[in-house]
Formats: sequence, structure tokens, C-alpha cells
Amino acid sequence: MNYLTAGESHGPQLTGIIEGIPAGIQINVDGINQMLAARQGGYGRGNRQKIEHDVVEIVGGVRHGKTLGSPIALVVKNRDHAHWSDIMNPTSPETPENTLRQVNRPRPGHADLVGGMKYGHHDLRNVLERSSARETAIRVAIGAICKQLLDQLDIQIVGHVDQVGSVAANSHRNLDVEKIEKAITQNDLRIIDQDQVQPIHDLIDQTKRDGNTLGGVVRVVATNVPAGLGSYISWDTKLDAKMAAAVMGVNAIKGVEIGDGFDAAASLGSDVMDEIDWQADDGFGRLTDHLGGFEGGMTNGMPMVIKAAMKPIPTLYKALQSVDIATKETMKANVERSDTTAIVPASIVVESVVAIELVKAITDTFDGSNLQRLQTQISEYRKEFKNF
Ligand SMILES: Cc1cc2nc3c(=O)[nH]c(=O)nc-3n(C[C@H](O)[C@H](O)[C@H](O)COP(=O)(O)O)c2cc1C
Ligand SMILES: C=C(O[C@@H]1CC(C(=O)O)=C[C@@H](OP(=O)(O)O)[C@H]1O)C(=O)O
Repeated sequence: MNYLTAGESHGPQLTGIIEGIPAGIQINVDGINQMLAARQGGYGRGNRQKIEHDVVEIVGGVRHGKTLGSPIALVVKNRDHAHWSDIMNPTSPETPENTLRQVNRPRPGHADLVGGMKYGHHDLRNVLERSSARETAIRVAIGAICKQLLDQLDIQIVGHVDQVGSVAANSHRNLDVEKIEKAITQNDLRIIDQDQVQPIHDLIDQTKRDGNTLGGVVRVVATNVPAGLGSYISWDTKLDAKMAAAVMGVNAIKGVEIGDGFDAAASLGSDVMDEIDWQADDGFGRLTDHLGGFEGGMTNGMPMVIKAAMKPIPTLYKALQSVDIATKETMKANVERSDTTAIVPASIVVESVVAIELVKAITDTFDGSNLQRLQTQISEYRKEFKNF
């Protein structure tokens, strides 16, 4: 399975093409749109989300609601394009008015400066339009389709917010997907600890007033993942490594942890290794899950636990120092409409890319041409592992 996305933040639309999704999956368009809406939401978002109303259009690879096994083409329109139709017109020539909207004061922490140098763009809008995390909307649409396939394979997955700025919001380390889902739908932060909602709202409000921004930590938990996805055979077959790459590929993610991650480094071996047991009904298992469901680059059947650290949003309303790329004068960085924090959407995006990597691993391991055959193969494989 593979995918590609195209589109700029204020261009006409975002486009995604997925290749390798099995035939025969009933696609729930409302389910995709619910994930798109969740990605738009969350406390701390900027005004752009008041303009956008993300809905998916399926324009290939699905017939009468079912996947055909051919490439699936998806579109999410940018409503804001209506206000940028001259500036972001894909084909009409540049006008003097367009030049007025050029960006020449690169924002520290964004792709602006190096992107301009690398591609030879002297209008940094040519960089920021694509480096904008607007693109994550189409990645979430692709992730939502992957989630619907995982659902058919009885694999559950949820992303939530674990920390905002320095405030932690998950004191119980719960790994039950249903319980996590229930807790996070009760607030607009997708956090588990309800008593942290007010302090985090206050933190975001104050940070916004200060013209500053926040990052945080998100966590994804996946359960009932078949053991043995990925391999220890070669470095580039390790699924934990592929997961880390996909998660790092989300805008502003600066760190990835599997299981106890960095905490494991400071622990003793006896506190980290998950002891092995065997039950007649279930076969082999582990008594704990410090290693987040991975051993030797392979899933081990325990819940998959992946955390990601997001840096604070780079565009600050109290703008940081920059230099005008034309005049070389020291100036404040460019400011456009921006989020104070995007940790809530990041939890949906990270969940989506983890779902995508899981589907890739599954379709690499089994025959992914057709849902029914895939289901049969996975069910036989699960039985074989149980009887080992
Ligand atoms: C959902 C989401 C929303 C974001 N919103 C903004 C934003 O409003 N303003 C901004 O400057 N950066 C925003 N970012 C972060 C930038 O896209 C990101 O920092 C930038 O592309 C540079 O990439 P890097 O941080 O991975 O180096 C957002 C990221 C995500 C995942
Ligand atoms: C548009 C979205 O997020 C954007 C991500 C983003 C950035 O620099 O990453 C900057 C802001 O938008 P613009 O591209 O208008 O400057 C955010 O609003 C979205 O998530 O739908």
C-alpha cells in the first residue's frame, strides 16, 4: 500500500491517491468526515478553521460504496481558496496585486528560509503553502480509510493528547481503546484526565494573550494487532522504525517514543522487559507492556503504544526576529493567521499515519487484494500464533 498527496494550503484543493487498499471494503463517508472534523477541532486552533469545513469527495476506486482494489482518489476542497483565487491561481500569470502578498520575512522554525534557498523561491509563499500542515487534512482522510479497514480486521486504534505544554493529562496510563475514546470525547482537548481541562484551557488562553504558542505530547494506542508484523531480519524491515519515520513525518513532531521510550533508558532491565506467560486459551502473552507492543522490530501482540512530541507552533503573533530576504534588513518574521496550539489535531494526524503504516505492514504480510481473503488469512495466522 502506498499513497501520495498534492495541494497547497490556499490552493483549490487537497488531493490524495492511495494504491493497494483491498477490494470489498464498505466505505463509510460519514466516518471519514468525522475524523476530518475532529482534526479541525480542539482548543487553541486559529480562525482558519472557522472558514474551512472539511468534507471528503471520493473520485476514484470506490463504486456503490465499496472499494474496487484500484487506486482510490480523494479530494478535500480548501474553502479559503475563494479568498485567494488570484494569488493562488494554478495557471494564470502573476499580477502586481499578487506581488503585494509575497512573503519575504521567513519565520524561525518553519520551512520558509531553507525551503526558499533550496528551491530558489524568492516569494516564500511558494514554500509555506505546501509546508503548511493544511496537507494533513488529506492524510487524515487516507488514515480514516485505513482505520475502516483495520476495523474490519478487528484492530482498534485511538490517538489522544497526553500533555499540553508542560501540563500532563493522562495519569492512569490506560491502554483500553474504548475507555480512552469515551474519556477524550468528553472534552475539547482529547485528554483523559478531566480535571486537567480547566488548567490547560487557562494555559492556552494566557499563551494566546502573550502572542506565544505551545506544543505537547500525543499518544496512539492500537490493540488486537496481530503479532509478527515487521521483522528483525534487516534494519529497514523493522516496523517500529517505519512507525517512527511516519510519525516524524507529521509537521512539527520532534520526538517519537515506543512504549516507555526515553523513560526506559533510566530504568532497570527488570522494570522494562515484559515477562512472558502462556495461557491455554490465548497462547503466549506478556505480563506488562513497557515496550509498547514491539520486540525486535516486530509487533508482539500487546497494545502498540506510540508517543510523539510536538514542538510549539512556529508562527508567533509576537513575532520573532528574522531578516528580509530581499533587503537583508533585520525585521520581525512574517505573521499570518495561526494556531496557538495544534496538539488536538496532531493527535488525529498521528493516529492516521500510524493506521496507514499498520495497513502497509498488513498488506505487505498478507494478500491484500480482497477483504474477505485478507480476513481469512489473518484469522488463520492468529490461530497459528495462538497454537505455537
Ligand atoms: C495540525 C497542525 C497544525 C499546525 N498549525 C500551524 C500554524 O497554525 N502555524 C504554524 O506556524 N505552524 C503550524 N503547524 C506546524 C508547522 O506546520 C510545522 O512546524 C512546519 O511545517 C515546519 O515543520 P517542522 O516543524 O516539522 O520542522 C501545525 C502543525 C500541525 C500538525
Ligand atoms: C489550515 C490548517 O492549518 C494551518 C497550518 C499552518 C502551518 O503552517 O502548518 C498554518 C495555518 O494556516 P495557513 O496555511 O493559512 O497559514 C494553519 O491554519 C489546517 O490544519 O487545516
